[in-house]
Amino acid sequence: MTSDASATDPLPGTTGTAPGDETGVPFLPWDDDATGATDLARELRRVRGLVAGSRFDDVHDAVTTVRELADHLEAVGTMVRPSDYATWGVPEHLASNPAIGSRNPVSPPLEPVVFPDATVRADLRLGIEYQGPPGCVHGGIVALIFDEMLGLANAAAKSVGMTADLRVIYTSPTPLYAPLRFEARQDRVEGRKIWASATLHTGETLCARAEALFIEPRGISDAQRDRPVEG
Ligand SMILES: CC(C)(COP(=O)(O)OP(=O)(O)OC[C@H]1O[C@@H](n2cnc3c(N)ncnc32)[C@H](O)[C@@H]1OP(=O)(O)O)[C@@H](O)C(=O)NCCC(=O)NCCSC(=O)Cc1ccccc1
Repeated sequence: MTSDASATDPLPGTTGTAPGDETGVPFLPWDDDATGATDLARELRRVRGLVAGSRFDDVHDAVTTVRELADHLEAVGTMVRPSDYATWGVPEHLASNPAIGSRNPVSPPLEPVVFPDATVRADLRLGIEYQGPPGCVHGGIVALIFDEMLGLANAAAKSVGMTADLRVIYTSPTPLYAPLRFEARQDRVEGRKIWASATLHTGETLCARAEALFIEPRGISDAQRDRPVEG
């Protein structure tokens, strides 16, 4: 079978440089975990792209294989309970996140880097499994990535916030498979209110921008603020 080579291109430099040639530092570790679950998620991402973006004559054999895989995982795994996520900073909390989770096959290939001024950047390409209008990225996916990037910008600035108001202004279609650059930064903080903004470019073209208000949850401690959680 053939595939669009651009869909499998390696991601463009995820440790790129900001204007001024500062080098970004990876925001989150994407190391393989000892259990293999991160590798499993990576393969499932491939499967997701192939199923969404290919034509097949007959894949009933694959249905059987995947059903057996699901049965196997159900048998050997222990489900994480919602009560295990009662506090911020549980490792699986981030790993299962649909916007950035290393163990969530739904998550886009988001590998953000942070710059000394606490700007957060992610360079990525999105394949057909993220398609909305023909040839374009779904607007909801753009909003999802903005929400996550804004949260990371807050974390880079040592804030924790829940999204209260997220505005996305779409200025130009976001093309599939093209190099995309998300950049987010925290703008200001007043008490528990946190404002942050972000942009999405392909090349020199601004595809969308976001402006958001986050509210720090009641009872957040300095220790929780100081650790780079995802929100
Ligand atoms: C917590 C809060 C946002 C605020 O409630 P409380 O704590 O009771 O605070 P309170 O109502 O007292 O307001 C304080 C001040 O703020 C103001 N203000 C408030 N809202 C607005 C507004 N919309 N617009 C404008 N202003 C607003 C309000 O007027 C007041 O101002 P004042 O002091 O009088 O001048 C609550 O509404 C909520 O839970 N919403 C659902 C949030 C949610 O589910 N988000 C999605 C999930 S998060 C996600 O997915 C990202 C993520 C991923 C991973 C990890 C992390 C993050």
